[in-house]
Amino acid sequence: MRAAWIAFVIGSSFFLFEFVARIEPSLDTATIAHFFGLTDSGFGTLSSLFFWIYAPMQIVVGLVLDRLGARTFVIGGSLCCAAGVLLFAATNVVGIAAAGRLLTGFGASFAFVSALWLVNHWFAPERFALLSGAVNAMGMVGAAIGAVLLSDFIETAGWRLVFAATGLLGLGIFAAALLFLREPTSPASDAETGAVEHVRQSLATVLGDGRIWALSVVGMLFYMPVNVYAGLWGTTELVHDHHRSQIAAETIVSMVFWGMALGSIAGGWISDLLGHRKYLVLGGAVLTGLAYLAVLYVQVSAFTEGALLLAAGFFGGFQMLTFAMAKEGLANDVVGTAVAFVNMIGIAGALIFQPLVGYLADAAGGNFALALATVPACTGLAALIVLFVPEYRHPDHVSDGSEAPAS
Ligand SMILES: N[C@@H](Cc1c[nH]cn1)C(=O)NCC(=O)O
Repeated sequence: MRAAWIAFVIGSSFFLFEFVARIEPSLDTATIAHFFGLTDSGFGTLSSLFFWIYAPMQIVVGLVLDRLGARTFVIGGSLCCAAGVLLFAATNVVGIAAAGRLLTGFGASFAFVSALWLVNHWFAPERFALLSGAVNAMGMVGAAIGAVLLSDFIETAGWRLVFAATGLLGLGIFAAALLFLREPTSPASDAETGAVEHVRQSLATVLGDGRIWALSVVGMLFYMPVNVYAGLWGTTELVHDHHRSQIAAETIVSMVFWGMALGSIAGGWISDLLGHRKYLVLGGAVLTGLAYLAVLYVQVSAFTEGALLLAAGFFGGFQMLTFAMAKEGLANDVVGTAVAFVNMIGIAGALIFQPLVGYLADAAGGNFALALATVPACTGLAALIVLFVPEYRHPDHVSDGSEAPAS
């Protein structure tokens, strides 16, 4: 069990680190853009290079984990991620900074799926929802703390020093993985097919399963408010329509991340306790939508807005159960591919919905409240779709009462 918990701590710390690395450039945009001589849009492109590689890599990550195990990729991924951050901090040449950002995104792409893969193969099935929720909570805490604590550090020490310190922390995770991470027993250790056949079979199994597609869309619609409201337009709407100051609006919106950290753990815990997922996803999506409806369209105090967004984040945390539902429908040898696919579709949703809501707001003459009606609409649709997804457990995910031994 010690090795299992060490794997959990290393995997989730890697996710926390990569989440901080991904948002770090947004903490001092003007200074960094000026430093590299970039316009706003040039800076946006530089920062977004992270996602250009992160999103398509997801499917590759899932396939290699299922085939080769996680240890090599947690070690290599954390090293690349840390090296990318350090490169970004060390250079004043924009091309090298871009390479650093790509390297960060490449390394980071291994974090979330590896952490869930390790939880799946190290722990008993009835712990998956709770522990995968805890992994997600680490990322959310990273986002919440990164925004507040690192902004303060950057103000006093400057962004390059703070980036360098973050990169060194990443090297610490790399060293911990190198020294302490052990591989769990998994179908990866006794794979018999050739590499090409493995890729073909895994993709055919995952992409040929309608249930996986449905759950990926549910996850995308349920995750949409995090990217669209909390990650981009929420602050603007609160400032424009509710007349909050910028700092007050940012603080109110950050409640979503704290709520998600709590909700993904609580949702997972309740789900594992009940041995049930589907109606928790459905109820969570409905309550998330109701909380956003209230915050968007009911005039309340700033405190109540914060409380409503905490609730929206809390019930939004239940979206993590879509990963449990997805991977439990398939055999253990494609868990990485299934989780990675659901994650990739969820992230792709951000790429679609963030500009779409901006476009709708423009089309509505700057009416963000109207454009953000897409938020409760998406969670409502997620609730509707999951209603038709059968709850099914493959025999590989029915516990025999033991945790996985190390190979
Ligand atoms: N919670 C996931 C995103 C998601 C996708 N579908 C449902 N939720 C998440 O935070 N993933 C981490 C990442 O950035 O990869």
